[in-house]
Amino acid sequence: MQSTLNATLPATNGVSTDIPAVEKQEFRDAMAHLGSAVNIITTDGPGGQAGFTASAVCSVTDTPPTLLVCLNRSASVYPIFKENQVLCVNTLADCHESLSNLFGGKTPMEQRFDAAEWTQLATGSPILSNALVSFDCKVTQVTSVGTHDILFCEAVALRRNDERHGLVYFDRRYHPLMRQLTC
Ligand SMILES: NC(=O)C1=CN([C@@H]2O[C@H](COP(=O)(O)OP(=O)(O)OC[C@H]3O[C@@H](n4cnc5c(N)ncnc54)[C@H](O)[C@@H]3O)[C@@H](O)[C@H]2O)C=CC1
Ligand SMILES: Cc1cc2nc3c(=O)[nH]c(=O)nc-3n(C[C@H](O)[C@H](O)[C@H](O)COP(=O)(O)O)c2cc1C
Repeated sequence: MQSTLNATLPATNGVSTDIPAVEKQEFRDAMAHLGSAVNIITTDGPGGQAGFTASAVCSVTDTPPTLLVCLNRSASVYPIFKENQVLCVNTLADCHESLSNLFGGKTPMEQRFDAAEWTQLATGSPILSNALVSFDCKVTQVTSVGTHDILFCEAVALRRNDERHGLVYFDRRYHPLMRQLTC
């Protein structure tokens, strides 16, 4: 499959020179129509402790169990993630809207982490105590595309919370995502 795909790509690495890209703002307005989970990505290690809000997260493969996270290289947290090479994807629950805003803005790092309770699993990255699910990961591969680095992250430990509702970011707003809970 890989060789077939490569064989059909032009020498420009898939970017055709004669088909213009859509404008950045038009792209963002279109992307606002894609609902996505909201996650706080955390790390700790030699580079220090850091965390940021991310919607650009998805499953890649279950063998080995791998997610991807897209991180803007201009983010203040970027050098810390680059040095630590471990991270945790903490998927947020419906009660986490203000926490998401704290980790998505220009708030000092200490203030971000002071706003919630954290534990650890295998890598030492902060695990959000009441997250919907936490994927504790080592970063196995990094690819740069435009302004972002795509971090491929292999899960080494997991923690699930089956008692909470979800949170979705859609149309530039947060929406609770209800599931049927047994009582
Ligand atoms: N992938 C990313 O880096 C994302 C960054 N953000 C940042 O959060 C802030 C608020 O975002 P919104 O309220 O959703 O309004 P917005 O108009 O900045 O973004 C609309 C949608 O476009 C996409 N997007 C935004 N910035 C992007 C980027 N630099 N690279 C790739 N895709 C991007 C996301 O899907 C986002 O939900 C902005 O500063 C935005 O840059 C938000 C979502 C994803
Ligand atoms: C809902 C939401 C989703 C975001 N998703 C991403 C993302 O997927 N990747 C990314 O690099 N930044 C994303 N951001 C922006 C980062 O959270 C923000 O740039 C980060 O907190 C770093 O900010 P700082 O440079 O002030 O520390 C998102 C922000 C919000 C509010």
